[in-house]
Amino acid sequence: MGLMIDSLKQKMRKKEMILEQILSKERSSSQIKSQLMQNKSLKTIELGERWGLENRVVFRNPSVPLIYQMSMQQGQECGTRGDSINSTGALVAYSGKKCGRVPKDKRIIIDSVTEKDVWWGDVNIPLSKESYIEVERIALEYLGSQEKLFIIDGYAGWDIKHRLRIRVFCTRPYHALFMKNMLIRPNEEELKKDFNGDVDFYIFNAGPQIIQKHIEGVTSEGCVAVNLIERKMVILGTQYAGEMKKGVFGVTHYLFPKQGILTLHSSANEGEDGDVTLLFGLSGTGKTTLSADPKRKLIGDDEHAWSDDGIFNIEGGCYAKCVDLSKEKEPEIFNAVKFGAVLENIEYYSYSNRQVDFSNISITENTRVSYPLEFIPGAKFPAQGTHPKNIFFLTCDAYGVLPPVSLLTPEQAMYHFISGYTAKVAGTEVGVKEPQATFSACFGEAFLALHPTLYANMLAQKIKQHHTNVWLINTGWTGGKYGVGQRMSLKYTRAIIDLIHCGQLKNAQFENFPIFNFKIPKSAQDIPTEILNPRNTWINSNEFDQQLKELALKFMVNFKKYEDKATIDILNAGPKL
Ligand SMILES: Nc1ncnc2c1ncn2[C@@H]1O[C@H](COP(=O)(O)OP(=O)(O)O)[C@@H](O)[C@H]1O
Ligand SMILES: C=C(OP(=O)(O)O)C(=O)O
Repeated sequence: MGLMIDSLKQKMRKKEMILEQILSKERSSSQIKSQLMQNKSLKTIELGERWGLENRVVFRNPSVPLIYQMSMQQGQECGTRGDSINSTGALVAYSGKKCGRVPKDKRIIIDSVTEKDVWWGDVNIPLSKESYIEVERIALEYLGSQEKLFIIDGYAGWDIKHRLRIRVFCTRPYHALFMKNMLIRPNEEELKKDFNGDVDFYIFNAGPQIIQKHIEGVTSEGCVAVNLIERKMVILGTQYAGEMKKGVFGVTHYLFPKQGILTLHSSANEGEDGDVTLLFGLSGTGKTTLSADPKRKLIGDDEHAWSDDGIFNIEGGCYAKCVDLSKEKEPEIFNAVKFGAVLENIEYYSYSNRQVDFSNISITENTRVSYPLEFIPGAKFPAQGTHPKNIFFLTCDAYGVLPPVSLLTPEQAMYHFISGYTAKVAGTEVGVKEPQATFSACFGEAFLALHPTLYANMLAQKIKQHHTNVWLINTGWTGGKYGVGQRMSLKYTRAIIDLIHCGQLKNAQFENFPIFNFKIPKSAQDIPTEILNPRNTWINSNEFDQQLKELALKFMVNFKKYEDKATIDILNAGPKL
């Protein structure tokens, strides 16, 4: 034992000497130098070596300025443009060829346990253990071959009873800052207590490395392989940072329901009276935008869990879409673009004054900013809340026929949760260039590990127990389908949400919206009455009726695959032609 410690100490000293050399070459301030030395510990070396990683320089939980410094030094590596700092102090980085998730490259390791419980199919494509070993080997070899290695430790889950300890290994500084933002940052004491040895889940992000050989079950140069039983995840061939946060989400979708905790692809906020709202929605449907509400405390923008004690955020930060971001329309998010935030795949108006152009989508429609929760004024800490009073299903209807707001019965809520009708907006997934109507079970099918009806049954039970109201909100098109009509006004969507929060809409006079049999308000303060029934917003009512019927038919066809698992009441809650 003593010999082992001596040899580790010797290695540590050797690395410290190399680090000294690097630092003295670089004109680094003494402050940064001392931060670096503090970060170096015997443990740091062990952490990498546990996985055969013997990099010359290891940064464990580096400070934000240090990440910036390393980012600036990185230059144009990894086939992407070099990182830079924008006029408001955010770190600007590029993910290269892939600017969105690649669901077709996601693999789940099949073993004797997962074989029986994972929801196998297009969402969860199996990969053998042998192939996983090869994929992991390539990733570790890449990570170990780079001069600098970053290690980020953080929790997933604000509820200390249920949180998971996550450790990320990566070589791009921007990935390190991204995960520092997105995980819950442990304090010194927690770091010592919870992150001294093995953790609950490891991410090996070797995104810059592509796969150049045949591996059974791998069908492209990229692979995002999740090993649920050994609690590890490997990323190869994509540098889009969103893969990491959604990877963690996928793992919670497997582990949490086994403890009776429901995982939710939703944002959440809290009113002055402590009332909690959940906003479910697929990417780009408004979870982040609508949850950042100055009248309410933000709990989180994307990934939550619902236990017997209430809801908690899984993340420590937000990852907002930036397309057309403006101070006028979304001031909270706009102001979060500052020192410590990461801007991904964004263009400048002018490279010399470093002002970013949020309207420029020449790199991708999926431009993003990641920032810690505390960048949103009045965010709630700890990011937890009581059982929700209201739930919004945000649907981005590309056909422009669903009402801006409908009150659902509990059975309709289940039917629409399982259906998850919405649109994939451009960019978040590679290959999606314009809004594409889709049915995404639980409004987040891509992240489900188990069968959708399992999550739906848990939601049904919780809604019933806590008397939660469920509303369907169309944040998509009105006045015609995509290309003809226009996107629902953000101002009106916000006004509708305000009316629900103050209790006014629940007491409005309702009328029946045909075929879908939704309750829609006849009038609502501050909202033009004609928009409440979308039929009024179409120039040609016959075309509207036809489109509505076609959509109903799509619902019916889609629901066929759930028929054997749904109750009669839920089946009856669907649209009727
Ligand atoms: N009526 C609307 N409701 C919500 N978002 C809207 C609306 N109209 C346009 N948007 C835009 O749609 C995008 C929603 O993105 P975001 O809130 O980040 O989605 P998510 O968090 O669900 O991925 C933002 O760019 C927002 O400005
Ligand atoms: C980051 C993603 O999702 P969201 O837009 O919901 O944050 C994603 O799907 O890659």
